[in-house]
Amino acid sequence: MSNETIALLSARRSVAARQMQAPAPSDEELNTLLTLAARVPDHGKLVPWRFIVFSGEARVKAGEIIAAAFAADNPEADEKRLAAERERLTGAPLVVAVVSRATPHPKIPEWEQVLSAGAVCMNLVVAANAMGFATSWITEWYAYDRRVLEALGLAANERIAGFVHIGTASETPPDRPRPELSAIVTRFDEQGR
Ligand SMILES: Cc1cc2nc3c(=O)[nH]c(=O)nc-3n(C[C@H](O)[C@H](O)[C@H](O)COP(=O)(O)O)c2cc1C
Repeated sequence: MSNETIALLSARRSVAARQMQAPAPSDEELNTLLTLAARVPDHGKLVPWRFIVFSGEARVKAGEIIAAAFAADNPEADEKRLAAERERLTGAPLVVAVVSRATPHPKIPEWEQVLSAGAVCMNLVVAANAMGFATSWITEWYAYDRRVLEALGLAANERIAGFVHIGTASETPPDRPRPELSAIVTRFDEQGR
């Protein structure tokens, strides 16, 4: 691994969508990003994931779908709250939904297919940061709402692995605490313990 890659992985952190602005990746850059994101380990070569790209006014349309589901469940919600729901995908200039389409398979556990979708998300995040963009990998309640998912075009067996928000950082937040290795690492020893 090159020092540049180590430096990128050492410094990368999420930037909230509200801290992003234009420009988004160009169409050509987006093609590169999605090509790289799809370049992940995939047991059985099942390609158990796909992408949905949200840009421009389509982000507004998606926000209307999200707000409609929210309003149906929260009839008391005021206009300010509904506006916040409508703006769910408009903070960043580009949002890529990584859709997991894991299904039961005779040889490949579903768990491994889901993990592969997580790898897609992280590859997308790392590649976008390598291009100089900021990212935020989030889900939020609407990633689990079947009405919203259906309206966004997901089939019944499909789930959101992440909405990856991509843009240019208008501010860079400080890093967050990272786990101490001593809290998460043990060594299996030769006595089998
Ligand atoms: C699958 C997944 C879903 C997430 N969903 C949310 C979310 O809904 N809301 C949120 O505030 N953060 C969510 N996060 C966490 C954000 O990505 C968070 O900003 C991140 O942990 C920051 O770490 P980083 O700086 O290393 O990127 C999610 C993370 C993952 C991996």
